[in-house]
Amino acid sequence: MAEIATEKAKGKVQVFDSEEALAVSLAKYTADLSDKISKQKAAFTVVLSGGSLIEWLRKLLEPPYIDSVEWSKWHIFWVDERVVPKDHEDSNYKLAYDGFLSKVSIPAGNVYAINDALSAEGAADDYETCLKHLVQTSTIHLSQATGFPKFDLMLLGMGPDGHVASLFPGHPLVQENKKWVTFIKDSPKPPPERITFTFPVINSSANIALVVAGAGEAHAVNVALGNSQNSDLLPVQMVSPEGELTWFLDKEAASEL
Ligand SMILES: O=C1O[C@H](COP(=O)(O)O)[C@@H](O)[C@H](O)[C@H]1O
Repeated sequence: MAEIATEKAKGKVQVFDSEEALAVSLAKYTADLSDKISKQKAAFTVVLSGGSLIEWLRKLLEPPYIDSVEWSKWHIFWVDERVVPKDHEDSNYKLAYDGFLSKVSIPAGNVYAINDALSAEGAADDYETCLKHLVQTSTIHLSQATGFPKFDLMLLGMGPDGHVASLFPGHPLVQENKKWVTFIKDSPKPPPERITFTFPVINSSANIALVVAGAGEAHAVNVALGNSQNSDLLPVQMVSPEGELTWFLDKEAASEL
């Protein structure tokens, strides 16, 4: 693993020689954080992405982590979700359930999926209401700096166009600064209807892991971490958490750095 020196705002950047090494390191990072937070608080709040991210969590499903992680403390959220039934192939919930959640002992009541019976707008409002309720019960805490919810860990992927969550380049949603959760009906990546956390929520996180692999992502990685001076920031360049940002890159994604 090579570590690339960057300015502090860009976070800690790690480049792995193999998929195996990246997955092993991500599992250790996540398990260490789970261990630390579980000793301090009743809940470890974890926000998942869809896409390739779930597959990168696979080493958590093996010893020692499958037995040592305090899964009962985990509370699971989605940074974005497609507005489709939960058993639909496009559902980020289904992806996470099939590939991860069904294999660990996180209590079902700690898994906060969207209400798939609602419209995009209704589902976004409903999810924000759910988060506000969890603030009242002290499962989620608010950032003292921003007043937005502060999740312990956000596990983010990135698309080849530099999108994160369902916040796409050039879309007005990237500027949303009041809502916690919003919706999109014209996503350039199918399916078109989705809900998504906004940047103020993403950037109030205590920890963000950005997990990016593949040559198709190399250009956006270079824009984000190289010395480019683009005036229209890609969404990935707007990821700037209150806490720590850690990049997990494979060597193909880092190939233009
Ligand atoms: O549509 C989405 O895409 C991004 C990136 O996915 P990846 O497969 O390129 O890693 C994902 O992070 C997001 O959650 C998802 O809804």
